[in-house]
This record gives sequence, C-alpha cells and structure tokens, in this order.
Amino acid sequence: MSLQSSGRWLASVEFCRACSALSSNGAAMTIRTTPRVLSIAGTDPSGGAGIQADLKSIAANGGYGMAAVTALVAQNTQGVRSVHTPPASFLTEQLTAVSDDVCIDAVKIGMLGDSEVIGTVGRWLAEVSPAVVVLDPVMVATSGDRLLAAEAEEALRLLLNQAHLVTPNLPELAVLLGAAPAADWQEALAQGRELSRRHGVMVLVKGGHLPAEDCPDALVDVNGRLAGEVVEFRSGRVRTKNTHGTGCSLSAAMATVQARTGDWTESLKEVKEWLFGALVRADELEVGKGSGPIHHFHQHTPRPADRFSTEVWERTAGIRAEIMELDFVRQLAAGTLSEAQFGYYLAQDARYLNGYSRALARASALAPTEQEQLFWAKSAHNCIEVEAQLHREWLAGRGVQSEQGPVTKAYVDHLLAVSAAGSYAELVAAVVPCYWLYAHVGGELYDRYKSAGAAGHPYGAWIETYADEEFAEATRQAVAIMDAAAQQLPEQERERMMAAFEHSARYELHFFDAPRLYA
Ligand SMILES: Nc1ncnc2c1ncn2[C@@H]1O[C@H](COP(=O)(O)OP(=O)(O)O)[C@@H](O)[C@H]1O
Ligand SMILES: Cc1ncc(COP(=O)(O)OP(=O)(O)O)c(N)n1
Repeated sequence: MSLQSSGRWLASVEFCRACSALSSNGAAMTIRTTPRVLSIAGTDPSGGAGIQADLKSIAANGGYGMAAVTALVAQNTQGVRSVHTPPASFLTEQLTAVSDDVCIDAVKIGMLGDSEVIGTVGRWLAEVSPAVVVLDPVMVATSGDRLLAAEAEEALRLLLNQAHLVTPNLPELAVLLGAAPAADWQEALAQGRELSRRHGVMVLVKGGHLPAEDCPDALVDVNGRLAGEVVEFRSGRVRTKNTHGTGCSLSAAMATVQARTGDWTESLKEVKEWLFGALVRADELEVGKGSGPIHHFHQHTPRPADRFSTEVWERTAGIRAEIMELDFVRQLAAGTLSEAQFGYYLAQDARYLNGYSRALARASALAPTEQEQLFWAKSAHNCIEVEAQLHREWLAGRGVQSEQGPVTKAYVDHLLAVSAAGSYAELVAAVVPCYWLYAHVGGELYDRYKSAGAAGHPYGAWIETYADEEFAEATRQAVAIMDAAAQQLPEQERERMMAAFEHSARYELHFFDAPRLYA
C-alpha cells in the first residue's frame, strides 16, 4: 500500500515482524527515546572502526546497539592484515535472528566485502523494511587496504536504492558515479546531487578528504525531502592523526539520532558537534601506533583540565622549576657533580626506597579494587628490588656512609604518617610525586645529557636508566589511579589530597638538594 506524504516521506506501509507495529518504508515508525539500532558491518579488533566503533557510536548517541557481522577483519590502527568472510547463509541467520525478535528502529550498513554479502543484505532489507537505513559504502580503509572487492561495486550501487541516506567519502562518491574524485567542495556537492538523482537517495557529502582549513558536510537531496537541495554544516578541522573509523562512527550516529529525532537536518547538526568533540579528544586515548580511534564517549569522561592530576601538576609547577635549577640537577646533567654528592644521593635513595615501599604496601592494603591492590603491591616489591640493586651495582665499592639523612627521614616520616592516618586517596596523592617527579626530572636530565653529547659522561650509565619505558608506563598508571581516587570526592578531601601531593613534591625538591648540604 502507498501513502501520499506531504512532508519528508513517500511511504509504503509494512508491519514489523517482531512486534507487529506499523512500519512505513522510509518513515520512522515511532520516535524513540532509546532507538534500537542494528549495525551490519565488518569487525575491527582494535575497536576504532567497523562494528566495534558503531556500537560505541550508537551508545554514545543514545541508542541501543546491536550487530550482525559481515566479515571478520584482522586489523589495527596501522592497517588490515587479513579478512575472513563467514558463509552468506550465516549472515542471513544473524539478521533474521535479530529481526524475528527485535523491533529495529534503524539500520547502519558498513563493510559488505563482496557481491554475495551485498545480495544477502539487500534481500533482508526488502523483507524487513527498516524505518531508517543508513548506508556507508565502505570500499577502502584509511590505511589504503581494500574492504570491497572491485567486482562488487555495481552490486553496491544497486543497494543505494534501498537506503534512505548514503554517506560516501569523496573517493567513494566518485567510484559510485564512475567519475574522478571531486577537487573542491562545489564539485563534491554537484556529485552528491547527481548520486541523489540517480538513486533517489539522500546523500551526506563529507569534506574530510579535502585539503581545506575547515571540514564541511552537507545533506544533499534532489527529491524534496529537505528544506533545500543542500543543507550544509561546517566545523573546524581538528589537527590529529587519530581519525580511524570516523566515517563508520558518523554513519552509525546518523542512523541513531535520526531514529531519535525523525529529522535528518537536526541529526546532522547534533552528530557533527558530537563528532567534532570526539576528534578533539581523540589523542587522549593513546590507542595504537598508527591512525588511532576517536573518543566516542568524550561527553561522559572528564576533560583533562577537570582532572585532579592536571590541577595538582599546575599547582606544583614552581617546585618543579626549582628542582630543575638545583646545582645537583645541573651538575648531574653536565657530568660535573662530585662523586661524594652522587654517592650520598644513591645511598639516601636506597634508604628512602625501603620506607617508600612500606607506604606502597599500605596503599595496596587500602586499595578498593584488586587491580589497584596488585599495582601497589608490585610497586612495593619493585622498590625493595631496586634498593638491593642500588647496593649491589652502584653503592658497593663507593664507600658511602649510609645512615638515614635528615631529609630522607622527614620525607619517609611524612609518607608513613599519611599511611597511618590518611585515607586511601590521600595516601595515593602522597606517593605519586615520587613516580611523577622522578619521571619528569629524569626525562629532562636525559634530554640535557643527550643534547650535551653523552660520550665519556661519568654518570651516563645512571642517567640512561631514566629512559626506562616500563617506569614511564607505571607512572601513567599511578597518575590514572590518583585521578580515579579523586573523582567525586568532597572538596575538603580533594584539598587534603592536594596538600599530601604538595608536601611530597616539596620533599622531592629537598631530596635533590640534600647532597649539596649533607654529603
Ligand atoms: N580532521 C578533521 N577534523 C574535523 N572533522 C573531520 C576531520 N576529518 C574528518 N572529519 C569529519 O569526519 C567525518 C568523516 O569524514 P571523511 O574523512 O570525509 O570520511 P571517511 O571517514 O569516511 O573517510 C565528516 O563529518 C568529516 O567532516
Ligand atoms: C570493518 C571496517 N569497516 C570500515 C572500515 C573503515 O574505517 P576507516 O578506514 O577508519 O575509515 P572511515 O571509517 O573513517 O571511513 C574499517 N577499517 N574496517
């Protein structure tokens, strides 16, 4: 049956097989607060693209995500290694298992791989007639690897007729038209119009691939479903290499928000803002060595600026500057430090580590999760090992007096006092400066030492230990635990954490200065 619509849709009425609700081909059945959105796509075990990205994108935009897998792709942020395509009959089983049971509000289609899979999806779409179908015509990954067989391009063109919105990037738009890629935005829009005309579909023309300062996107429809033929939204261009899965995430978000709002223009406006935020904060994720993923849940994660670690790091900037100006640090980097001062520093370090290890063991005892308990317990264990190593490899034969010096005693007393009377959060804040300042000072020392030419440096072997990646990773974990401990604490307790951190940071300063005074 056909319904004449004065608005955006010309619809033919169907019934949803799962719940018998009225479905109209091309119109949202109902506007749902939490739409049920099915992604039909390939996988990305590194989580940035394909089905994994779609599910995050759907959830981040307020939908309930479901997924039917077209292909298993062994890939990461650096590229695609291999593709395994399960039998098409199994894809049909996945699709019907969902649609026989669940009322589907929107479908996002991504990687299809070959003509057989395309045919399978086309037949299922014809049977189920989902109210919203967004097709991302995935052909080639950002890494340059093919994700669609060349001979399947014609089959993919035919599938466009069954979609409501198609979201090609500029190279894909050109392939779908059999033309050369658009060289500028006006040409891209003209190609969008042509694709919309040929297939009766709305096109989301994306400007991500243009060499421009901004990133325009436009909904293009020559069939009267928009306020004009072209509805455009622009955003700035985010300077990041982490754009893996941007197209996947955008199309899944469009399907979700359209099912939530019933308005394509509103959907693009909302999705583009969300996507911009996800790109701006992509670098925070630190996933992989290549083009990493975007931050789908940026709206649900505190900004670095709101984090305890950012605030306390800024508050203690003066202490760090003082440390870097100390004679001890300058002379150690230059190689002019006296052997007596260096020996004193090493001996006090060994003494300190013994006390520090006890504070870490207490943090392990108070930790709220097994993971944190294990982290602090391992750190306590490492301290004892490093203490033994200092004696074995650095102090043996140096003839250094090894009684506990006044600064070491004061620093350890402070840590043990917080261990005995402070909360877990306070204790974590007290032990983190040793990691963080050591890593920071060590990094600067290492850079100074390298740029001065390392050959023949008397303390070179010691300074080389500062470049240890395992220690850098442990520092990142300790800081992350501190941030987690600070979250949702009342202001007073947060202040106590600040004070504990600042006290320890100041003791670090005195510790680096102690050899000058007491050696
Ligand atoms: N560096 C960037 N800064 C801001 N937006 C971007 C950036 N790169 C891509 N986009 C946006 O991401 C989406 C995907 O764009 P595009 O890169 O053209 O397609 P694809 O990811 O499919 O190759 C579009 O909305 C585009 O405007
Ligand atoms: C399984 C799978 N589907 C799609 C892609 C494409 O992702 P990417 O290369 O990052 O490009 P956009 O999503 O930005 O178009 C993929 N790699 N894997």
